[in-house]
Amino acid sequence: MDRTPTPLNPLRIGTRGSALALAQAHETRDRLAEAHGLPPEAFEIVIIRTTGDRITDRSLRELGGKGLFTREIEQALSNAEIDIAVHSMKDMPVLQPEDLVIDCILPREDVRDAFVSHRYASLADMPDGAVIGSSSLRRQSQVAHRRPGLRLVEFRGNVQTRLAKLEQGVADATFLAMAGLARLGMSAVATQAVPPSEMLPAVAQGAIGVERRASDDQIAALLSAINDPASATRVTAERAFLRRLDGSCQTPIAGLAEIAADGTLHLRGEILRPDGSAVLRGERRGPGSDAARMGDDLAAELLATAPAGFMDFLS
Ligand SMILES: NCc1[nH]cc(CCC(=O)O)c1CC(=O)O
Repeated sequence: MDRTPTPLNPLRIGTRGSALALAQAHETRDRLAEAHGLPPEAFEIVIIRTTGDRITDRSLRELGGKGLFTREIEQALSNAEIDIAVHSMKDMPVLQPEDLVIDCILPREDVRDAFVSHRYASLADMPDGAVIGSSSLRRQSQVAHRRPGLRLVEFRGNVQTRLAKLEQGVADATFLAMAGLARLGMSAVATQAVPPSEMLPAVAQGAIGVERRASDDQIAALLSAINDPASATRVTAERAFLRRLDGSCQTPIAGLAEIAADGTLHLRGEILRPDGSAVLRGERRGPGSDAARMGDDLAAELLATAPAGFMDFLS
């Protein structure tokens, strides 16, 4: 069966319904339309509500389990209710259903975290006792490590909700991904783009992945036209690091791979104690073809040097 998308037989793109998720789905659609000379009507955006979207009154940690924002979308993909699914790779569990693959990564956005505050210019500028709002265990641990005197409060919700809480004075500052702000046309909201040397981003932050059924060769061919190999290599190294640590986007783990001018892949990784009392850091350099092994090796090295009990938060 020919699966060239047409207005009468559109390619169904599954996504969450948040403004950011929709922006990512639209970007994917526009890149596919451009790459294959198709009209936008040859694509249909299908919004899928996930457990994480439904339950907003409890912290993500409390809800537990991985894939809170992806499970229902992957089920729809497995059941052929949609043809592809668009995800923030940061939110993707490291283990995937066997019948699905992600072998299409779009050109990566800004990987940095944004410091957002109406009162202070940066984390360093905040006086002891000031309040940071964040629901990310990674950001909480990194803040506690750098600035043990600050207070931390839970801050869940999408970008708009979190900015509203900041307006209401629930906290003096918060962190958001620069990538999310950029995709919403809201980069100006960032008070400071924090250099990765000060706050190493989450694994795969700023990367969009497009998932498909493993058996779907025609869709694989369509997607290969919009895959960005450099971004894919970087995400491969970072996710291999996370996979060996059995981490998720709700663990105090950070990782960033970059490609130097000479083509060398440079991977940095970091594991924190959830209370910020200690941090393990390491790095690896090598050819992009070794991306997965580099991530795995770096994780193994950090695990081997971790003091007894350091990784207890994983169990
Ligand atoms: N965990 C939620 C989430 N997943 C992806 C992004 C932003 C976009 C990205 O990092 O690709 C965000 C929001 C945030 O961290 O501020």
